[in-house]
Amino acid sequence: MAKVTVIGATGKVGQFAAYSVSRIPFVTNIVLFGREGNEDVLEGTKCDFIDSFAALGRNLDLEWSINPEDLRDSDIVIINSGVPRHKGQDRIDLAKKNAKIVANYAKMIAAYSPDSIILVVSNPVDVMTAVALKYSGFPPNRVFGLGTHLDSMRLKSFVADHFNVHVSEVHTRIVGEHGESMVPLWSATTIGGIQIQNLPAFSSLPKDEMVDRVRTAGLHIIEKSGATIYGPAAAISTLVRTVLGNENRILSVSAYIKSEVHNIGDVCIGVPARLNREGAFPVPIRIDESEVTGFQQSVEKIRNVTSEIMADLDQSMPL
Ligand SMILES: NC(=O)c1ccc[n+]([C@@H]2O[C@H](COP(=O)([O-])OP(=O)(O)OC[C@H]3O[C@@H](n4cnc5c(N)ncnc54)[C@H](O)[C@@H]3O)[C@@H](O)[C@H]2O)c1
Ligand SMILES: O=C(O)C[C@H](O)C(=O)O
Repeated sequence: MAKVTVIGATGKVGQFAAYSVSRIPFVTNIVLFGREGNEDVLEGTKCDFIDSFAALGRNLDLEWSINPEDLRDSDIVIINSGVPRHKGQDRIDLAKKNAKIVANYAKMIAAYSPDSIILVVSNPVDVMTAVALKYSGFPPNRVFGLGTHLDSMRLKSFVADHFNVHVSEVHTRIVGEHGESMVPLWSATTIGGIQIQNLPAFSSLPKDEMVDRVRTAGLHIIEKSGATIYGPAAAISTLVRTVLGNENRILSVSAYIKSEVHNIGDVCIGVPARLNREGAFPVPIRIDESEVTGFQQSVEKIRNVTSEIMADLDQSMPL
């Protein structure tokens, strides 16, 4: 039995994320949450989902709402609300506007569903995770963001394709910002259980090109089809399943770190974390020297943007 509330369920990502989550067998309640004015879209989405449940033989308690009371007793609340970027924009360009939206929802979640876990999707997700953490007042394990999980999946797929192996044979990880300064961890990449650096083909791997494809993947999709939808939604439902299933899988999410990566901390950023019913727990790691340098730079960037945004929020939305 588990209840998931999807805030921003009228958006492209929110809608398909809600649908993907509805396929998780032990999710028994879903609330499609939206803002006033969007009632018709929420009602239409609900009816469409119900048709699909009938076709699939799925039994689920599905509601839509614009009333914060309906958040109560959620196990997970997913925040998908906020403006997406368009051609020529960086995710960071969305920070100021989306921070207010995320801060408001974080306060609402704390007031109406104080024991839930918050999963942040809105971009720039590392900064928005810090905003949700502060404005919910929840402990750090109960607030995390989609982070570099999607980037890691993108890299996994490119590496599998290059080596012509099944995607499940590749384990890899990207840490740092879900954005320009992301850092691939080749030191933590294996193919068929073998360290990628120990494979002769590693020396001729077009690493920079591959990482560049990951870095630009979101914008490439946005330029071609308008929005990234299916990749994020599948990544979101993996995180939800991992948490609700108490699976203790280690996935790369945006989480608050104290000192887990080479004593670098006090920031929300993409790191490997163990996910279970209690939330996300960053795993202490040691990585290669060049990776530490990249991670440190990514942390500095996110730390600076986060403090600028917090200062702005302090003026407009004091706690
Ligand atoms: N972290 C990731 O990997 C990832 C992946 C995809 C999208 N995103 C982000 O998710 C967000 C949503 O993307 P989308 O493509 O679904 O966008 P969309 O425009 O389709 O949907 C936006 C949603 O936010 C809501 N919203 C907009 N302004 C609002 C406001 N002022 N107050 C309350 N709600 C508001 C809308 O009602 C809608 O539900 C964006 O910030 C996008 O960048 C993040
Ligand atoms: O690229 C974007 O703006 C959307 C999202 O962060 C993604 O990586 O798909």
